[in-house]
Amino acid sequence: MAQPSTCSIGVLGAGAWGTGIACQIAAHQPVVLWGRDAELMRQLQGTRINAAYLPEVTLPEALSVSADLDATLRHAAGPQGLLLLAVPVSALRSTAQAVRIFNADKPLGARVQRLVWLCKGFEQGSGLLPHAVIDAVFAGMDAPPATGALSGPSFALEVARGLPVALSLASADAALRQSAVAALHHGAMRIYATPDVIGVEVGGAVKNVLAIATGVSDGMGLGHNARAALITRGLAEISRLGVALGGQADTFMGLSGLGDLVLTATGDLSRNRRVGLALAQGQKLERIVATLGHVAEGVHTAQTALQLARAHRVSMPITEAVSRLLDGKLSPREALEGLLQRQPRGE
Ligand SMILES: NC(=O)C1=CN([C@@H]2O[C@H](COP(=O)(O)OP(=O)(O)OC[C@H]3O[C@@H](n4cnc5c(N)ncnc54)[C@H](O)[C@@H]3O)[C@@H](O)[C@H]2O)C=CC1
Ligand SMILES: O=C(CO)COP(=O)(O)O
Repeated sequence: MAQPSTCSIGVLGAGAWGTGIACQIAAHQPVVLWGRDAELMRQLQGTRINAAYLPEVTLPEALSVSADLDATLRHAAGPQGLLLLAVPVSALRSTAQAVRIFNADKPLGARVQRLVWLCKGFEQGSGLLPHAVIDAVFAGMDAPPATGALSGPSFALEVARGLPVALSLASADAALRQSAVAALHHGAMRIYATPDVIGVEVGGAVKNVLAIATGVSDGMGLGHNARAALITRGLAEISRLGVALGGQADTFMGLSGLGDLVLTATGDLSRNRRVGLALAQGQKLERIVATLGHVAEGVHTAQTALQLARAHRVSMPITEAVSRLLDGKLSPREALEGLLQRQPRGE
């Protein structure tokens, strides 16, 4: 059982998720939320409301906000520090590089020593999972930070409001698992640890693609049966790809797999699900993405997941249908017909 411990936490990325989790953590740990937009952070400091990304919530008094990256990294540095990267996958590499630069000229005790990312997806272009991006950034550095991924079913708004949530903290490093859980597990936020980083990351990445699929299905009025079928067969796709990439089969039945898939595929707070709902109404993807105001990682993940599936000879028909729909090669109806016309097979 993890013991509560005081930890100086920095959160990089003041979007919905960075803001939401920082609100929750502020109830028990000193936390600084950093955002790159100085004007937005000034407004946030004044109004205590993140109007652009989480307007429903008033920030707790205890939460500090900052546009000063160096000061935030100093807050999260040292043996009692923990840095959370709450930026989208597309910004993970550059954000981690900033941490590497910060660490480079410092004695060990003044460096960021523990780093955990919250993003879900594959890096576009390289196709890398987040842990591999982080490994690449810190490659060749003496004493790189201990690292891990935090994932699981967690809509930012509910977490910000202090509602119950359970998450997976994945790290190959047992000490990081123990200390990060001790720092974050508190009140209504339960953190479960696992060494299976790949499994946790693949579950978090691919469930977004399947949330788009269920959004399309529900938007077309196909019913609860269709949604249950997509979730169940989608979980089979996640598991097949995840195992092929080195994840453990059990992980996909846990919080970061089944848990996050069910949440995102059924909950209307999901941006990915909302993309699917809008596609079913015939809206154009560019317009949907432009008006969403937030990242919907599944839009970027579908094609990479499909490429990886092909490279590993893994069957992912739902992911393929979503990818072709997003590419404009299929209409929602054609995507559905393609899935329904598949030959019968063993479950
Ligand atoms: N919103 C949610 O409920 C949850 C989101 N996530 C994941 O967390 C990640 C972030 O999601 P959200 O915060 O919801 O996205 P968002 O779209 O609400 O906010 C993204 C934030 O990242 C910042 N950002 C973008 N590029 C940046 C860069 N190069 N440097 C610094 N900051 C940059 C933006 O300014 C913005 O503040 C995504 O991978 C998402 O899948 C995970 C769990 C829950
Ligand atoms: O990952 C999430 C919940 O766990 C958030 O999902 P969306 O990005 O679809 O909103």
